[in-house]
Amino acid sequence: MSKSFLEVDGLSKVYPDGQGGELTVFEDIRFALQKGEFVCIIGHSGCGKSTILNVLAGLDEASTGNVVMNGKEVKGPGLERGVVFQNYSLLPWKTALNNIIFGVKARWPSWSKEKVREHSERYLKMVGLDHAMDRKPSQLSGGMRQRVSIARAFATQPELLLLDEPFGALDALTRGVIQDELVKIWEETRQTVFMITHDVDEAILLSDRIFLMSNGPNARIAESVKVNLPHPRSRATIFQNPAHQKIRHYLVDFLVNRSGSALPEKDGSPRVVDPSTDELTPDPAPAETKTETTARAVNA
Ligand SMILES: Nc1ncnc2c1ncn2[C@@H]1O[C@H](COP(=O)(O)OP(=O)(O)OP(=O)(O)O)[C@@H](O)[C@H]1O
Repeated sequence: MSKSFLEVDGLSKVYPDGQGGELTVFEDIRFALQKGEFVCIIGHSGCGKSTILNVLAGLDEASTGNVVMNGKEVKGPGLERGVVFQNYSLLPWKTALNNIIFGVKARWPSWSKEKVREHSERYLKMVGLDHAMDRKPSQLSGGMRQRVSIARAFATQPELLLLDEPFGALDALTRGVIQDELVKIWEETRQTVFMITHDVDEAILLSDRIFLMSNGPNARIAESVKVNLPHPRSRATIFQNPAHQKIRHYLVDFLVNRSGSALPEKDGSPRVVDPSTDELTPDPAPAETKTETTARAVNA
């Protein structure tokens, strides 16, 4: 019997191809998440990452397969799963604090007014926005709005947090600041997070494991890469750990050279890799130049 918190078994998504045939975007997606893990998923555009996340959220249906969380099949959206998208979805007529209060009240209707406010303020403070609690979304920058969205998602303490490229629309400096906030809030809460990103450095900073998807159509989650770096992590120092460079190199090499052909294990589960300890074949120098170029493209 399974003991994992979340079990994803044999997911596929098939669309009509517009010419009377079918297009299988991804197939036989299998993985498990343990409680408290932070897992990022990376893959080239169009391989189906957002679709998989939407199926986990209960906002989309897979063509085959199922998702089981805490022993119960996911069949639609629920408060036990929280989602943050790239384009923050705050209520424009409510202040930053009231946006969080709104979510907290819905989650715990029996809580007193004082308890709801105190809890909501605590989370707004965690993302460094206590000074802006009375401002409406239109009076906040894009980065501040996304911090409110993240604070609201964590404040409602869903059992699973689903983040779909939450920093995708932000400039690099703001993105760095919010990555730091996310590290801090996750260290305090240790909630289970499944996050899509295109940024390998962001994935290494945040994750316990990184899922690597092969290219579509018929995309698979080919590998599960361990991020063997101690917590708490800091953006300013993480690269000093020799394991960091090995992991980064491994991810970029996958995206540049192997994502077209990589396959999971025979049973469909992702191949487990630990670049910090595994013997990896060193790339020749020209490939190094190529992978560094792509790392920038991936991070862009
Ligand atoms: N309604 C639809 N009909 C046909 N194809 C669709 C439909 N919706 C999505 N697709 C296709 O499904 C594929 C997966 O889309 P999805 O957005 O999940 O990919 P993604 O990996 O998240 O991409 P990106 O990284 O660019 O956000 C894409 O090739 C897309 O064109």
